Parts: sequence; C-alpha cells; structure tokens
Amino acid sequence: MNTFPLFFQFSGIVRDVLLVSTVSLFLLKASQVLKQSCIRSWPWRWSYKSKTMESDDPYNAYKRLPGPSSFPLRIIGNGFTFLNKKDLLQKLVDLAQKYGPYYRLTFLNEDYVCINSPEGIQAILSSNNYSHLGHGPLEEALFPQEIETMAIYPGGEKWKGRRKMLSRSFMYKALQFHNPCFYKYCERLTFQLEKRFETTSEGIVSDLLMQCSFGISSETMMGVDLEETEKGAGALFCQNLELFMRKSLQRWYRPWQLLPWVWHRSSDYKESMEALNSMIKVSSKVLEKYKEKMGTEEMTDTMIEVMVRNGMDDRLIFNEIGAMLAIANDTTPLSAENVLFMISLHPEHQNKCREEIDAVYAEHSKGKQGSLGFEALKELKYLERCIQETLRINPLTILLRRLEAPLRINEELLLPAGISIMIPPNVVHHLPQHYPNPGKFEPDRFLPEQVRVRHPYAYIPFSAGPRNCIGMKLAMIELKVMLATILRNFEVGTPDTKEDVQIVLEGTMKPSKPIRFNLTKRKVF
Ligand code: HEM
Repeated sequence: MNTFPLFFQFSGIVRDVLLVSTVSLFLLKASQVLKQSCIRSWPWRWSYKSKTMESDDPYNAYKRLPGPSSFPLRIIGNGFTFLNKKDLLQKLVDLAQKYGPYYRLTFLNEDYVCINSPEGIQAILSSNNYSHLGHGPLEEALFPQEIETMAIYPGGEKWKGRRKMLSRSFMYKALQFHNPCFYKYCERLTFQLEKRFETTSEGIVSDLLMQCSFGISSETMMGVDLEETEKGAGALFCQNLELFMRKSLQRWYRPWQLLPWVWHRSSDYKESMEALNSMIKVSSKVLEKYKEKMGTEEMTDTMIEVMVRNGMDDRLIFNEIGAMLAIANDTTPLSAENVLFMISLHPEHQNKCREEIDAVYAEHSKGKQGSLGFEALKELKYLERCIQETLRINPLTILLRRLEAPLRINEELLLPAGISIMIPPNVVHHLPQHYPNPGKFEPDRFLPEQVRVRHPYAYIPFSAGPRNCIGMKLAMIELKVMLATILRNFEVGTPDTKEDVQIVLEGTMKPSKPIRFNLTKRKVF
C-alpha cells in the first residue's frame, strides 16, 4: 500500500508536532555528541579573579565567567542539560562544583548567570530596584497566560501595590482569625488516615495532605469551606487546579508547547481550559456569597475581602486566588510529605518531635484532642527545626530573575542588563563551608546560636528580600499544625529509602512518585 498520500491526510498540527519532534531529537543527539567531546572534568573553581583583565570594559569579569560549552544555536544553547528532569538537581550541583559560584548558561535565546554563593544571592535578592525584580521569560512563559497575577508581574508599581494590598491577609493577626479552620481540616485528615491505614500498614499520604492543605488555604483565602457550598466542590476544585498546573508546567519538558500556536491547538490546552472554567464557576459562587455577607460580618482581612474592598473586578480576584491556591497546593503539602519522610528515616528525631508535641498539648489543651493557639505553636521548636532542615535539604524551587538594569555583585563582577539569573537553592544549601556534612539530616543546625553565625542568604527556601514568599507564615503554621496532628496520632515509618525517592523538577522539586508510608495508630495522651 502506498502510504505517501496518507501523510497528507494528517491534520496540520500532527504534522507540525512530528516535524518539531524529529528536529528536536536530531538536535538532542547532535548536542550530546558535541557535549561529550567538549566538556572536560574541571576542578572546583571558586575564583575567577586570577585571570588578568585585558581592558577596562566594566563587563570584563562577566564575559570571562566560565560555563559549560553550549550548542551553537542559542535557542537550544545548554537547554539539553536540563531536559532530563530526573537528574537535573544533581546536574546543578555538578555544574557548581565544576564552574564555581558564578557561571554562564544559554537557553531559549536567553543568557543566564547561575549564582551559587550567599554573597551573590544577597546582591540580587536584596535589591529593591524594580529592574531586578522580574522573573524573566522562562517563568512568564510557563505560567498560564490566562491568569494575570502578582506572582508574575515583572516588578514595578503594579506589583508593589498588589503585594502591599495582599500582604495584609498573610499577617499573623489575619491568620490567627482562621485558627479553628486549621484544626477542622486536620481532624478530617486524621479520620481519613485512620480509614486508609485501618486494613493496610503501607500506603501513600500525599493526596490526603494535599486535600487538607487545600482546605486550609482555600478557607483562609476565601473565608468559606468549599465542601459546604456544594458536596464534593472542594475535592473537584483541588483536582482541577492540580490538572491545570500540571498541564501548564509540563511545557518545560515539551518546549514546542511554549509556542502559542502549538499550545492553543493541543488537547492539553483544551483539558486545562475545561479545568479552569470549572474553577471559575465555583469561585464565582463563592464571590457572590461573600459579597452578600460583606458589611454584615466582622472584617477579617481575608484575601477575597481585601480585594473586594479595594474595588478589584471579579476576574482579577479569581486570578489572584487561583494563583495563590496553585502555589500553596504545589508547595505546602509537598513539604509536609518531605518532613514526614525525613523523620521516618530518622526515628530519633521523630520521637523528639512527638515528646515535644505531647508536652505542648498537655500544657495548652489539657491533654484533650483540641486545638493549640498560635502562641502554643511557637513552642514546637524541635518540630520547627525539623521542618527547616527538611527545607534545607529539599528546597522546592529554583529562583529566576531578569536584569532590566545592570547589577553589581561585588567589586569585580558587574552583570549587564538583559541577562537572566538562576539561583538553585539546593546548591547553596549544601555548601560544606556553611553546612558541614551537608547530606546529613541535623535539625540542630537551626538552633539560634548556629543561625546567628551563618550567612543569612545561605538559607533561602522561601527566597528572601522584597520578593520573598508572601505565604511563608501561613505555610509554616499549616505545616506545624498538620505535622503535630499526624505525629500525635500516628507512629510514622516508611518502606522507601532515600535512594528510592527520585526528585524531579516539575514547577517545584518533587518525588517522581508519591512516597510510601507505614502509619500505626497510637494512643493519644
Ligand atoms: C513550604 C511552602 C512554601 C515554599 C517553600 C514557598 C517558596 C516560595 C519561594 C521560594 C518563592 C519565591 C519565588 C521567586 O522568588 O521566584 C515564593 C513566592 C511566592 N509564594 Fe511561596 N512558598 C510556600 C508556600 C506558599 C503559600 C502557602 C502561599 C500562598 C498562600 C505562597 C504564595 C507565594 C506567592 C504569591 C509568591 C510570589 C510573591 C511575589 O511575586 O511577590 N507560597 N514562594
């Protein structure tokens, strides 16, 4: 049979995708061959000063920065280094070992400087200059274009105004108002975990952590329990959000989907739009209810309330809430799972946490199941150190910035406008000069006397400076309440080893498959 005419029956999009894939595969192979022949093993090189400067060009030091050789086409550049999501983190560590605190990369037509020293990180993250606050083309392209939100504004007055407005909702006082809701969702979590581990001793918990965290975040932001608006609405919203984000972020590994005309014709786009519309429907109902209630109830600085009060229109309100929920959903439950894994691998730390939790409950809730106030939560110091140490070993994001104005890193190094900056926190979090024996889980690294002598920018799980994580307080409170509830009710173990759990970068750095746990119910004192 002659298959040639059949080829022309393919729709345009299938043909385009085939073409792009074939060319990509060919370029991938060619770059691997080139890379193998070009990159030699370099020793640690933490100084570029030794090279003599040839002219008084202010960007001389920048131009002399080392870096891996790249594919001649700038659109590809070093892109293939990052295409395999499975060993990406290790690659970043290896590159830092070879090229030192500052090195250069190119991909998607953009020049990057990767910064791995706390001093360099401080120079960029602490800058108040609006021209240093944007995230750059990669992050902007990956974030769904349908959603306009503060999190992707490139800095400037618009970002500052929105950030100032929304910060109110994340202050201690505003969060405190929602204290009962934290425990309501944690009670549901305990019940679900009891049910799941009633007949089996081994299972996953990531889905239940996500539901719990989603409940807390959505109620603290929208002021309503979605489950009470319509049965199943909360779980459906959470599912749709997860699908929408997964489809958007997968484009990192399918760069052709970053081309709008390819993306808008794909079935992934269609599915993500269906999920988005379903979420908009639910949040419109919530907004309607909220507007009815306004003026009749006490002001609580809930996010939705702050935005309505400031006259934002419904579309923008949905965008901000959707983006916040997406970020919260992709970070807090993941961190809770990571902490559980760490203290399962290190039962001595789990026991210390549990002793502390039992003591704090005994003092503040008279030994009953009840809830702890925010002040009592502050006494969970050992648990807090375990969370901090977990976030050191497993930070969740890579930080990106684009320079719209030059940035001075130190006396020698001036970075020009028009380049991007990449900061992989996992590298700085493992520098032995700041964290001796960096692979070891040692919560006492976060004792106040140890923190005091460390460079403040050697620990950046929530980023730092004017554009740090707005939800940091909420996340830490949520993590403490969720973990205290679990450890109070269950002994936690895991059949997985550190080697079994492969971390991949998919928006955030997450295990390639959910971690397995063994939960045994314990008698609550
Ligand atoms: C353990 C949990 C969390 C971690 C590790 C985390 C980490 C981060 C990091 C590293 C950034 C900075 C990104 C950058 O500079 O490019 C960030 C920004 C942000 N985070 Fe979080 N986050 C967490 C939880 C949350 C929660 C619960 C919320 C909201 C409820 C939230 C909302 C945001 C927003 C809106 C931004 C952007 C801020 C801006 O552009 O001004 N995060 N987060």
